[in-house]
Amino acid sequence: MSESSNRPPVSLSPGQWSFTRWRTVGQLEALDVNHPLFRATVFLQGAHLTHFAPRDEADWLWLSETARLEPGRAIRGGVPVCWPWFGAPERNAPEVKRRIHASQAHGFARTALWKLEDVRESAHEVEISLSLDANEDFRDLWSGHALALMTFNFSVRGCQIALTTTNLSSEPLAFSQALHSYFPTADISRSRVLGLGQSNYIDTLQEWDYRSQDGPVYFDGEVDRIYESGEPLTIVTPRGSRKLRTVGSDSTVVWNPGPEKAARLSDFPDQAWKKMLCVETANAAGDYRVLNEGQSHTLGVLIGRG
Ligand SMILES: O=P(O)(O)OC[C@H]1O[C@H](O)[C@H](O)[C@@H](O)[C@@H]1O
Repeated sequence: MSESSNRPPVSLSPGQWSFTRWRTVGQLEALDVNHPLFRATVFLQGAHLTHFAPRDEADWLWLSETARLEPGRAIRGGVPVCWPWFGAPERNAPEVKRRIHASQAHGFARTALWKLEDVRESAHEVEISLSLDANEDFRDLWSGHALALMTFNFSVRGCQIALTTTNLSSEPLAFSQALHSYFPTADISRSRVLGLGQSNYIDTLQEWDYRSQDGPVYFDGEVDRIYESGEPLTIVTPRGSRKLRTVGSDSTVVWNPGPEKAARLSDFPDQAWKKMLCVETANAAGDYRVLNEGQSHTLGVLIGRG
């Protein structure tokens, strides 16, 4: 299914990487990082991280066994980039919604081809950055002109992801977004998210009613919530725990499809809802952002050991 190659992008001279290689996986181009301390895979389509693990550890991210690696198709698992809108267009604030001319959820960045900007390697870290110029080419889907710059920093301590949006137009730009991270668990019924106990949330399964969280978030059937919090979190599963620290975020989406929605989801085995959960670092619902001409905003998450 895959073949190894070492094809440098035009902007970078050959042979300068020690740990990073081009690879074709399915029908897509990816960068495979094989560092003595950790490994990772980033696809050019969607600037999509599908694997990260310190050496000799199981993957820190969940990827569907039936994910399809095809041009124009969102990869089920890893960290899809939802940008420049999160969720269904009609569920966004009027300023965000009025720019959207498509019916698809989660924007177009996750299926667009990003440009590799840089790969930097050291004995301790690898940093990969990619950009997407959301210009006239996307006018059938969205009105605006913005630059998205995605930077991944991998080390033995964990994985840092930062998405910087710059408004390249002269009009104010309103947008929503999420780093839609999928995490593995051995058993969803024995998994929980700590750190949201003081927050209010929108329960999208209860007519978008506001609720308040009391204690840890447990999973008992479908969960689909937008928490009004960007506070540090801990995900506890029978496989271990992870800590999430965010920047530029005051909203967190917690999602598990449960059995019925799992059966309807694309590229998702019927039983897979028992083995994953999404905790998404977001600017969603009322936490959408507005940038004036030339302004930037960075949304980021550091996924570390629990
Ligand atoms: O199937 P997708 O478009 O990838 O969306 C997957 C999920 O993403 C988010 O977590 C939303 O809150 C869910 O409502 C949605 O089902």
